[in-house]
Amino acid sequence: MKPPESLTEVRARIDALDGELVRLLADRQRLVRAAATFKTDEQAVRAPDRVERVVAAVRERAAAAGLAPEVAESVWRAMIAAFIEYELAQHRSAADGTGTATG
Ligand SMILES: C=C(O[C@@H]1C=C(C(=O)O)C=C[C@H]1O)C(=O)O
Repeated sequence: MKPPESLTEVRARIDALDGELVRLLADRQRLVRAAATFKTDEQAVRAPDRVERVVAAVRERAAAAGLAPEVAESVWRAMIAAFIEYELAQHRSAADGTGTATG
């Protein structure tokens, strides 16, 4: 990565990366939503074993890519917690037939 020459440039580059992250997270959210359709109860939605496997894999990838594993773990745990809430809302909405959950 070419070293930035000012704080303004640092922030412009962070903003550009955030734009890419938002697009990737939108794709991830669509897949999380699809996952919910294959599940029948809240325990399946939460899938704690899968969460631990995802976090372990991300820590390894982070270390290889130069991202601090503890930063990666915190980010992924927060992100997954938010997606679980999103998925639970989809799931409840499908179960009660209201179809009111959005996104
Ligand atoms: C998407 C799933 O549902 C939930 C969300 C996960 C995620 O955001 O990575 C992982 C496990 C589940 O808590 C899944 O079961 O794979």
